[in-house]
Amino acid sequence: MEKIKVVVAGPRGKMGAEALRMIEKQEDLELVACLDHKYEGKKISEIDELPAMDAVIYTDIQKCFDSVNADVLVDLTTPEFGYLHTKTAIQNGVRPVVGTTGFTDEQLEELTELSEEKGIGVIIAPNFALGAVLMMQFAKWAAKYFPDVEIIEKHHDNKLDAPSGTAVKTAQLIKEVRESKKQGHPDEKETLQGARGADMDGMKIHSMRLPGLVAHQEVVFGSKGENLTIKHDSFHRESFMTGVKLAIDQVMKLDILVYGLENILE
Ligand SMILES: NC(=O)C1=CN([C@@H]2O[C@H](COP(=O)(O)OP(=O)(O)OC[C@H]3O[C@@H](n4cnc5c(N)ncnc54)[C@H](OP(=O)(O)O)[C@@H]3O)[C@@H](O)[C@H]2O)C=CC1
Ligand SMILES: O=C(O)C1=N[C@H](C(=O)O)C[C@H](O)C1
Repeated sequence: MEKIKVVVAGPRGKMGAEALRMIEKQEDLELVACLDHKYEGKKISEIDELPAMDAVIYTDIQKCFDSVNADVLVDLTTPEFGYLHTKTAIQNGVRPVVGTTGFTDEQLEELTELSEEKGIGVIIAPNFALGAVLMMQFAKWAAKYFPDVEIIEKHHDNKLDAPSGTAVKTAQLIKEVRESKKQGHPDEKETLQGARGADMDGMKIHSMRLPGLVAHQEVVFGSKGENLTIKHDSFHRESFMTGVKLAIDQVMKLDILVYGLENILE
């Protein structure tokens, strides 16, 4: 069996380390290298608390792709480096599977065009948890009937981007079916800046950051005399790994950029 050769960017991170543990268990995946901004030349097995894997760490992405034969780059880093890694991977004919959130619309557009120009498959998924993907789809469905909606996302306090990629994607999906609408009282005024949250097309997004949280979201719909709440919780980062594996398999069959795991679920 030909194994899919994978590079993981961000191997010491919470998600990167979980991805290594997932890859270690798969017979059809091979970790061929990792990308980090430290520990050049060290093996993954030499880093505390990482699995006993022989893959070598590179700090220069071009050197990495020149040195190893890679099929897929799994990026789980930061918005700034995730974007640069994705772009460089496409230019080198390596298919990116990107979990990193916080890309701008312009960056997504540029990567979409580059992927099309080079004919290289890319999957960017703001959330790899299957339950979260369903939560977003259910929210899109509900928004057809309940146009008044607010999104509350709750994450651990080491998160760099706000709102979360999942909250943005949820609002984008709702926007596809809901007419633009300003919510709340037409004359409402914030006496403390930010009290009503971020605004996307009239929808409000509230971001909570607290120790102890992992990744949680509630989409709350309001109508006359009733509320509907659609809620998802990731209590452990293992929740994202079914989606990461699925994306690695599917990206091998793509020649365009796909944004959102719902587009590759059967
Ligand atoms: N799509 C999904 O389902 C999910 C997406 N995410 C997203 O994944 C990303 C990572 O999350 P998480 O693991 O929690 O974050 P962490 O901060 O735990 O991990 C990020 C890792 O990237 C490393 N890093 C920073 N710069 C570079 C670089 N230039 N090259 C390589 N590695 C680098 C960091 O190193 P150091 O600490 O030394 O700076 C750190 O080890 C975030 O954008 C998050 O939003 C998270 C969960 C699920
Ligand atoms: O940073 C995180 O932890 C997560 N990030 C993603 C996001 O921004 O939506 C996915 C998940 O919510 C966990």
